[in-house]
Amino acid sequence: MSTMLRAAIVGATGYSGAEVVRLLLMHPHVAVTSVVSSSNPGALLSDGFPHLKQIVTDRLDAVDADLLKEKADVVFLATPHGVSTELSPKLLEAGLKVIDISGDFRLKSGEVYEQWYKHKPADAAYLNKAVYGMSEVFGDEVRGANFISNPGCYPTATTLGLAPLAAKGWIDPKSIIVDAKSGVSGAGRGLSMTTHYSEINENFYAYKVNKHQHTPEIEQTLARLTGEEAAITFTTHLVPMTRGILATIYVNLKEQHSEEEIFELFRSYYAGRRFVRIRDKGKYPATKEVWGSNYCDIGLSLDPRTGRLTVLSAIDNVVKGAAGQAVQNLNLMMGWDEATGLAFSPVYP
Ligand SMILES: NC(=O)C1=CN([C@@H]2O[C@H](COP(=O)(O)OP(=O)(O)OC[C@H]3O[C@@H](n4cnc5c(N)ncnc54)[C@H](OP(=O)(O)O)[C@@H]3O)[C@@H](O)[C@H]2O)C=CC1
Ligand SMILES: CC(=O)N[C@@H](CCC(=O)OP(=O)(O)O)C(=O)O
Repeated sequence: MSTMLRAAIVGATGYSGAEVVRLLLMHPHVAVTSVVSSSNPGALLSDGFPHLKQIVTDRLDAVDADLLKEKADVVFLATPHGVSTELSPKLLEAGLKVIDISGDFRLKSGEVYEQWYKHKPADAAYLNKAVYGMSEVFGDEVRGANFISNPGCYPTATTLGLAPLAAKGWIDPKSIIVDAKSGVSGAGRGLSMTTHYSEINENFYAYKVNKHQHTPEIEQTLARLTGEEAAITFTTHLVPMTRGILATIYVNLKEQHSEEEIFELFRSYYAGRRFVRIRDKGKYPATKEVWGSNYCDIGLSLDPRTGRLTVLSAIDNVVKGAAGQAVQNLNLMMGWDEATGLAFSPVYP
């Protein structure tokens, strides 16, 4: 136990936080030493999540940077937007490693954050310190970092579907249309009018049209990769299922490339990366095929008639879109194999 890295999870009573706990229970080098709740310290995590009943550290701690400093080496924040803005700097000052699953440190511009999230931005010095943890794209920066801003769920699916093309300069970053669908767990555990059973069952609808907070996050990464400004059309939909995101992405190529060249580009970009699987020609991923896993599955189809490429990218929003990528980033930060504790297959059917 003494050689284990000690992990605390703030927001452990929410979907993403509880999933971090579940994944870390399977991690050979990490011990969960604190689960934290702002509203219910003293209660048991397993009262709200009986599936985690066997965990050793069950009693919820209060949100207290000094206590976390005593109990942990790394802190995962799975909290609503605005919480990490204040808490992460305190934890970093206390010498802890921090992995923030919320959106508070993803955007480098405080102004853009305020515009899309309607919250006061974090201190610019900390925004600059935060390493954006898209593991397969910016893994070199994640290695050895002590402060990670974990990507959003939709940006993970979308960016992994575009990164090889963007890095190579093959796409027009103003031509991109992303049509994405998410399961309801993406909205968190709290009840709301739009997500309760009779509202979403046998229903399907778009939300936050042209206003989704993940738009500037995707554009920021595309701009970094292409060196050009990006402007995407991004539409999110809610689907009556629990987990999963399928992003269907349409993009114009700058020059003509064959479908074979595009497949080869994706395969070489993700060579050696365990969690991105490129489907064979004519095969397209489904959310159930990544369910409960850290995989991102990608399908590709070039339409010779229009010259447009369709990319389909499927993830489990709670795993690769949140907790799984957070653990993958911890592995990279610590210099461990990125798949440590995550090398399990999806649950099917
Ligand atoms: N669900 C998903 O698929 C994804 C979520 N995310 C992000 O992860 C974060 C958590 O989301 P999710 O798990 O869905 O949300 P939930 O609503 O399920 O959980 C959030 C938790 O945060 C805790 N919390 C609320 N206020 C505070 C506070 N002031 N200080 C500390 N903790 C607080 C709550 O627990 P308590 O009252 O016990 O403190 C709550 O259980 C969000 O920022 C979300 O955007 C990112 C990617 C995907
Ligand atoms: C279905 C659903 O409501 N999903 C959430 C995404 C949650 C998430 O990953 O995003 P943040 O961390 O940026 O909040 C949404 O669309 O806002």
